Amino acid sequence: MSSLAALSSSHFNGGCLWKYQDELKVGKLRISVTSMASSSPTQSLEFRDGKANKLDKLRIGVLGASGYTGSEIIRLLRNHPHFQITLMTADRKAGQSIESVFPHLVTQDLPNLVAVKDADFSAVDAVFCCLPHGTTQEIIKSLPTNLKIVDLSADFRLQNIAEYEEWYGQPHKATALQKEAVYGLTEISRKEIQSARLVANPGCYPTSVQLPLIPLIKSNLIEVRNIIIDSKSGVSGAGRGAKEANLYTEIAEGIHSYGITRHRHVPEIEQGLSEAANSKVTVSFTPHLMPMSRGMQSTIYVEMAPGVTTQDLKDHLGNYYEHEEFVVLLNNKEVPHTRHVRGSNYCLMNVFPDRIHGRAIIISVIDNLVKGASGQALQNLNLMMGIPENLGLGCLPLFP
Ligand SMILES: NC(=O)C1=CN([C@@H]2O[C@H](COP(=O)(O)OP(=O)(O)OC[C@H]3O[C@@H](n4cnc5c(N)ncnc54)[C@H](OP(=O)(O)O)[C@@H]3O)[C@@H](O)[C@H]2O)C=CC1
Ligand SMILES: CC(=O)N[C@@H](CCC(=O)OP(=O)(O)O)C(=O)O
Repeated sequence: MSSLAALSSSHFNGGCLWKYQDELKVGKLRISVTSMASSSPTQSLEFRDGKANKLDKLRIGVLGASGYTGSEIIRLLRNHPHFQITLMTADRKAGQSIESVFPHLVTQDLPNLVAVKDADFSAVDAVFCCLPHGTTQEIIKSLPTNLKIVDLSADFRLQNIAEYEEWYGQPHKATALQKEAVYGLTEISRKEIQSARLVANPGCYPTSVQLPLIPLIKSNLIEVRNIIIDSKSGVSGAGRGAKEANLYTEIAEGIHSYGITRHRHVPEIEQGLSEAANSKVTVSFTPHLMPMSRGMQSTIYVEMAPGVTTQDLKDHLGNYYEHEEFVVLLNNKEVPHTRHVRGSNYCLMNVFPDRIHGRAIIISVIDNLVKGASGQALQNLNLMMGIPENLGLGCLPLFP
């Protein structure tokens, strides 16, 4: 049996960000946790009894590996020192090799795609569930209860079942599991995520909106009335399935709004903001589809509490996220661009004074497939496993 141990502090290159748990048993692996990890944890860990080998790694299943978020998990896990993919599922593409589905992954030594019904879950310790909402509940319900699960779909995000049924238009089929699920907005709910078995990974729009707003609402720096959110997403947000509305000819050379007043992310955003405010918060939220493959921006118009300035909002967000690796408040009047987070797990944000006295404009950007989905999911599984939260997430944005 192997254990993980932190190397000496000489390997640390700056502040210690991550605290290990004391000891963790996962499947066959016992992780003995002795110290803190630095901001370069991939270099600060080694197996105490020798080199890491395949059997020493945690065995990961990717359900929905033939989709966009599934392939993004595969890309990120390529650089993860302690997770190894041993199971990948698909639906229509079951039976195929990964390179036939995703030619960009031809260099990777990965198992073939199998149907969920044929999957051997005895050979996995944890799964990323990258399936459409609705199908996910029943599949997760049927999984062995010893598995750690990060669900990227919306099926376990809403605590109120009636609200789920209203916005998703179908009965919830795993209500007991819903009670167990922890909402995985990492920087806000880290403590709860660490001890969770099932994490409901947040939606991409809700991630970009809640990261700036929750700290401001918690500290009563903004009014909870009249919050207006204008969000824009790249087309990969709609998944890989073929849809007429997502054809090049329908998307290119223009933008359009959709889901006006009725987008499924409204209740999710309101749930998080209401919890922060300790009272019911409602928002105006309009998403837009942009002619780009990935990226997401939320432009949020807020009214500040009496006497509060935009500098106060900036100072608060700066302090709140000071020790966070993946959430960055930009300096001065620097404008967050989606092109500056492409392929990375960063959320960049900044606050600007509105021309109208007492109002501020907050802009946050993420890559919908990374911080908005698979990157945050990996951050969460790292936490659930008691290993440094940033493992596998070191890739810088791809620019230009
Ligand atoms: N795309 C994004 O930016 C984000 C997505 N999400 C959520 O993550 C989940 C996955 O999204 P995404 O990767 O974009 O979706 P895709 O449509 O790209 O992929 C869906 C995957 O699920 C499989 N699948 C579809 N139907 C079934 C079924 N009935 N049983 C078993 N497997 C099935 C597909 O297999 P096959 O291809 O073989 O048919 C495919 O592997 C969704 O719930 C989505 O809402 C969350 C945040 C952001
Ligand atoms: C561009 C686009 O279509 N985006 C998707 C949202 C992304 C997503 O997958 O959200 P869930 O995880 O909550 O399903 C949409 O608007 O439905």
